[in-house]
Amino acid sequence: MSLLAVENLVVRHGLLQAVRGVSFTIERGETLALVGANGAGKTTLLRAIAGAHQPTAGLVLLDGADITGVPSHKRVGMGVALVPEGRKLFVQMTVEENLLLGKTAGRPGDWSVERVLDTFPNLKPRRHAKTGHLSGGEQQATAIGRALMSNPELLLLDEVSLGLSPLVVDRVYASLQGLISSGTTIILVEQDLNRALSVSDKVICMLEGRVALEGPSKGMSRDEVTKAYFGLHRKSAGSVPA
Ligand SMILES: Nc1ncnc2c1ncn2[C@@H]1O[C@H](COP(=O)(O)OP(=O)(O)OP(=O)(O)O)[C@@H](O)[C@H]1O
Repeated sequence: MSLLAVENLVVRHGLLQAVRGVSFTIERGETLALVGANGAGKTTLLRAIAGAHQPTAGLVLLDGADITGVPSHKRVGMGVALVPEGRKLFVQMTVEENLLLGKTAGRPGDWSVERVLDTFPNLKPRRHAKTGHLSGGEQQATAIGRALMSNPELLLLDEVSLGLSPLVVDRVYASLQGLISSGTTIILVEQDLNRALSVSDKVICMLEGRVALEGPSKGMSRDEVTKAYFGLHRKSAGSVPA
């Protein structure tokens, strides 16, 4: 059985349908990359899976159980953790305090402050620093670490590289690679197509709230995804601009 199944999900912001009948599944241990232009609905979809935004129609199934109406804090306890866009840390609290907060609603498991610091060694000397004083990369590591402290089965990462230098992004992804190898199931929103394709098993390209392209990342060409990104994949090859 799939760890997560999303069926015909519709999510609105008022009158605007940001997610328009999206369906997909993800198996245990898989990494799924969600790509698409600004406003395609990636963040809204991720938030609906995390329970932070209630869909107007459709289903979210975790391990076969319908969790569509379950509030976000209860989903954390069921193993679904979101690292939101913009990190949303408590800036007056230290790295350690932010990490410990991640434990409060989570599941019992192996993640501890020490293990997070081992996973993100750049945080070690910053353990007692207020997160408001950290660099972007250290803040991102703290945000991911806080989600890991809930011992998630499914980790949802929204644009973890946003605002970070290429070098720091490499570092964050090197740490994520460890999580991926250890079998954590991950859905990540990533703007960098090359990175999205190289880190994931499966890729979904969204366009105006719908799935424009879905398939295994291996063998998927950057060109194919780029066309879906701009809505050119359904047109003839002759209509694609150079
Ligand atoms: N809080 C909100 N209120 C009203 N409309 C919103 C809100 N958040 C997002 N939207 C709209 O919903 C649509 C989908 O936005 P969403 O943020 O999910 O897209 P995205 O693919 O994640 O884009 P980005 O890469 O810019 O974050 C957009 O048209 C956006 O303007």
